[in-house]
Amino acid sequence: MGYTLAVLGCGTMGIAILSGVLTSLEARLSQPLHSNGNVEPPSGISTPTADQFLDAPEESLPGKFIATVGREETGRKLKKTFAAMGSLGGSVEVRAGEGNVRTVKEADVILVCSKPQIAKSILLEQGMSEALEGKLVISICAGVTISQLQSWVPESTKVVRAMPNTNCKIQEGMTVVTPISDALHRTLILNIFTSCGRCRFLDEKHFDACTALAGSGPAFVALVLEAMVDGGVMMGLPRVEALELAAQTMQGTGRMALYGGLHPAQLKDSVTTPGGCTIAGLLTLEDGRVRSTMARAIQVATNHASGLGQDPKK
Ligand SMILES: NC(=O)C1=CN([C@@H]2O[C@H](COP(=O)(O)OP(=O)(O)OC[C@H]3O[C@@H](n4cnc5c(N)ncnc54)[C@H](OP(=O)(O)O)[C@@H]3O)[C@@H](O)[C@H]2O)C=CC1
Ligand SMILES: O=C(O)[C@@H]1CCC=N1
Repeated sequence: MGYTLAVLGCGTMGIAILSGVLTSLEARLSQPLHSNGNVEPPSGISTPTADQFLDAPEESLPGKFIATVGREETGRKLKKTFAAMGSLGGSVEVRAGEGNVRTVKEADVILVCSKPQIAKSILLEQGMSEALEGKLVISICAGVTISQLQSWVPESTKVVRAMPNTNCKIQEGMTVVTPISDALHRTLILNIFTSCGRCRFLDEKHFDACTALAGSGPAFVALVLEAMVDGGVMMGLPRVEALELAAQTMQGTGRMALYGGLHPAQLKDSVTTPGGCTIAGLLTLEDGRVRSTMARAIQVATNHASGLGQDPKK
């Protein structure tokens, strides 16, 4: 039996992270055990991220889950969501309304997944300070700084920021976490977020850019995906097939950049036959300033992220 993981404000992101963790735990449970007590990684998995989770000792993994939400109605829906995830999902305890302090008392690691502007009121709830003594708090709230978080919790509470994305739901997430020196906490954090996909540590000064690029990124990519599908539909492709073609092309290109060791410019050039149709399409994209528009979107979103969770009067 591992430690207790609490998710305060379990909405879209809380569900995505817990889905990743629960799916990895299910997979681990169904693996044959090594004689040293570790599970055997399935063949074909070569990323250190997946190995990290599969080989983790029991005590560095969550064994009990509690999720809190604001409204009773949300709580009822959330229970159904977890129940549909199988036996481990069904074991997640859902609390609505006044459950935050009681939940933190019972937990070892606390994920703060509420909206940025709610985080302060949750962490300053009556009795919360005592409940948080000596615990690890991981905040995924965009724009809420470590120094803000530290000012809301007792000194003995360890605080880190994480910036995951919605793709955690299918274990294809990208999460950035602020550095932490404590080896055990580092392992616990890696186990949570590698179960959801890739995870890396980066200094807090990069967090607004990470929020824009990886946190908001799925929305930007989805916009391009939708536009490509519409183009296919315009040219007579059925929508379902157009979506499959565009999504797989996007996924494959991303994997070529991640695993094929190719620079995006090399990927582009290798597709582009002189005088062919690709260069015709590319020039149209350049006329539409798609590249600078996309880069500027990251710039604007980064600047906007820095203001989230901050007092508007300042
Ligand atoms: N969405 C994304 O793609 C990403 C979001 N983030 C960050 O993650 C955080 C959550 O975003 P997201 O999941 O989209 O938000 P959601 O609105 O989906 O989830 C927030 C949850 O908090 C609950 N809540 C509200 N008040 C309380 C309370 N007092 N106590 C306990 N729970 C409460 C809400 O319940 P109810 O509805 O009943 O009030 C809701 O379930 C944000 O800080 C955001 O910056 C980070 C990376 C990506
Ligand atoms: O839009 C937002 O503010 C959040 C943070 C990153 C993704 N969604």
